[in-house]
Amino acid sequence: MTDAIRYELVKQCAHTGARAGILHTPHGSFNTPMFMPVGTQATVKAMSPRELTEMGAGIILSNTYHLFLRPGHELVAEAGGLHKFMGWDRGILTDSGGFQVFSLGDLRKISEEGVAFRSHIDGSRQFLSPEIATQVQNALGSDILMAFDECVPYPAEYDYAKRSTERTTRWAERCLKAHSRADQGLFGIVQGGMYKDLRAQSAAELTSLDFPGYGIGGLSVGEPKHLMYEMLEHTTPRLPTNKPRYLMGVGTADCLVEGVMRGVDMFDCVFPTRVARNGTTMTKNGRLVVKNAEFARDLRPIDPDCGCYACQNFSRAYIRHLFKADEIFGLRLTTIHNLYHLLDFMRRMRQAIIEDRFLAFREEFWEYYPKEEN
Ligand SMILES: CNc1nc2cc3c(=O)[nH]c(N)nc3c(CCc3ccccc3)c2[nH]1
Ligand SMILES: [Zn+2]
Repeated sequence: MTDAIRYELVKQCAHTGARAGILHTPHGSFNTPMFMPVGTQATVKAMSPRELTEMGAGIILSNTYHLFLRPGHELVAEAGGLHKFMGWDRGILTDSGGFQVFSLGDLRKISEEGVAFRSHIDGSRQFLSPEIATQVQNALGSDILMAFDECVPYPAEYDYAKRSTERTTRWAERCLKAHSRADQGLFGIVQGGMYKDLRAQSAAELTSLDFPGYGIGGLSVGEPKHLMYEMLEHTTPRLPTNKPRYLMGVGTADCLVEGVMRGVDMFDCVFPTRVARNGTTMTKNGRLVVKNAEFARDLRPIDPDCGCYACQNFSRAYIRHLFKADEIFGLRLTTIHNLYHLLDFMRRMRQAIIEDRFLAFREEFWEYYPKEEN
């Protein structure tokens, strides 16, 4: 059987690490570089699958940690798997749960075997291991599974980062052994903290295990952006060019451009959907908090240059009114806009790479984008 996941390189930028490609999956082929909306609990908050399809979303993300705790992977399997359960017929990528245990679970205890923790939902004792996380993702039926890893916190001592990264490699081998479905692709996740030698060691060890794709983990965890970019520069060149690279948890438009320039193909971030729900929208000039009083009588769309449903049909005054009146439609419109904005941004960036003008695209981006953006 051909690999479940195959990366096709379409165009390598001659001046930078940027590249345009196609990611072939059992649920369709999708252009890279790509932004993947996050749907942690089997839904991209406030969006219908039809709206996501219309705006051009290809792969969406969901979470082993959340679905394992509720409603349980067995129920999702009984319902025919995650695609059927949530009515999504394009790509799904699930995270392995390791990161969420650390950022959500309580009283975690790590051992070579796995991680014991308390559910953030009901405080019940739970346990995830490489085997369990892989079996859960096999049951969910996602097209791409992530290996069970420890996201090295920031900052971390060298010795801790080294021991944790080496354990993540051992856990990745255990995931490979436990992985039981040929129609799903298992990605390894590169760790190494902010230490170049550990990043190189992690990339080398995981590459030798020949995964169909690689997550770049342990970043976007509070480190300064220049450090994230430095780690990327030290990691992507050590990954196979014929495999996709997925920078986990990133990000905002500035990180997308800088990540693409350093050879990243896939991105995810909860930011666009999360900030939309409190009335913050993303434009090429930075953020626009549409619920602010200054927009009370502003009859222009959020972004006059935007082709999304919200900008084509509604004004800032109307959307602000909806937020002030606590109307659900308001946060749906800002979510539609933010997701469309990033998906369209990636489409335009990909076109620039193909037409050999990525550096000009990046130049123009930084002309408009506020430098002080945190
Ligand atoms: C926001 N920054 C951020 N840094 C991350 C690092 C890691 C990491 O080192 N290992 C794993 N496994 N996941 C990470 C995630 C979660 C990404 C995600 C969220 C939701 C759904 C699906 C996937 C991260 N997110
Ligand atoms: Zn818009």
